Order: sequence, then structure tokens, then C-alpha cells
Amino acid sequence: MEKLDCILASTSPRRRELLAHLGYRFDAVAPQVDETPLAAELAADYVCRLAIAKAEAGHGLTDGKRPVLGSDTIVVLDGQILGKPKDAEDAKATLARLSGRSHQVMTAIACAHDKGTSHKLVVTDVTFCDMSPAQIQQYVASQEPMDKAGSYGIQGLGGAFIRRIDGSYSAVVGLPLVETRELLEPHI
Ligand SMILES: Cc1cn([C@H]2C[C@H](O)[C@@H](COP(=O)(O)OP(=O)(O)OP(=O)(O)O)O2)c(=O)[nH]c1=O
Repeated sequence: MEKLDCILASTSPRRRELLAHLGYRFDAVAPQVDETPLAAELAADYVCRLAIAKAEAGHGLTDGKRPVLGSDTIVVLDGQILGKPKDAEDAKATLARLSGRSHQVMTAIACAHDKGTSHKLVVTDVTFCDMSPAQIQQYVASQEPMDKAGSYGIQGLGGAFIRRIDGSYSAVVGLPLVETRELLEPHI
């Protein structure tokens, strides 16, 4: 069997594609993690807790010899966590709230290794154009929003409505490349 550098604890094809950009040899495992926020949990605490939980659950599924990377992405508007939409109506309501405003995308990454778990939080400011009800309707009909935090994908059709981003593009898509390299490097 090919020698692996690390394990990705994720079902996301986007994270798989981004991690491949770093040139590591890796396998993916699918960790089962309860994503319910705790009472009064701050957004930054929540996203870090989930990334750590995914990395550690993934580590438990492996032989423990390689570092395991977990990640979680949320959209935060006025301190409120906007995760993946429940249905099309939820996606439309989220996009109407994001329209014409700036929000934060928080992506946490965690690396579970033989000596413990380390993590990093990357926060990116994203500014939306105004979206008309017809544009929202058409975008939701494309189905693209349905599996994405904040109900949009900057890397897809959603990119046409992103006026500005301050921070890490790869973090918005689900895996910050620089910080992931920095987190994994000492363990590979
Ligand atoms: C804001 C935004 C989010 N997203 C995605 C990144 C994440 O995959 C998803 C947020 O869901 P997550 O729960 O972070 O991840 P996931 O369920 O897709 O995968 P896994 O838990 O197995 O690692 O939203 C985009 O693809 N583009 C964007 O512009």
C-alpha cells in the first residue's frame, strides 16, 4: 500500500480537492459528529469544537499512526451561526439576510496526532452584493446552496454575488491552505 502522509476526516469533496493542492498523500474517513450547538456557545468556540471533534473521531477510526485533519465551516451574521440550510425556504431566507451586507466565514481546522490535538481558527470577511428576490429564487433553484454553510458557494454560481472578500478564499471554500500546511507540517 502507498505510504500516506495524513488522513482527512471529512466527507466533503471540496476539502479533499483543497488538501490535494498541498501535495500530501492522504486517505479520507467519515467521522460521525453531533453538530448541535451548546447553549449560549459562541460561534468561534462552536466551530473550533466541531473541527476538533471531527479530527479526534477520525483519529479513532484509524490506526493512530498518521495525523488526522478535521475542519468545520460556518457563516456568522451579527453573532448568529448560519449553518447549512434545512430546505429551500431556509436557504432563501438566509440569502435575503446576507444580501447587501458583510458577514464572517469561520473555518476551524484541527489536527489530531499521537501527542494530542492542535487547532487554528481562520476568519474571513465576505461582502455580498444586493440580491433581488428573483436572483435568490433562481440561485436556490440551482441547488448549489443546499449543502453549504450560509447557503452559498463562493467557488460556484454564488461567486457572482460576492462583491469583496478580506481573508482566505480557500478557508471560505472549506479548508484554509496556508494554515492547514502550518498545522500539519510538524506532524508529517
Ligand atoms: C461559505 C461556503 C461554504 N462552503 C461549504 C464548505 C463546507 O463543505 C460546508 C460547510 O459544512 P461543514 O459542516 O463545515 O462540512 P461538510 O459537512 O461539507 O463536510 P465534513 O463535515 O464531512 O468535513 O459549506 C462552500 O463550499 N463554499 C462557500 O462559499
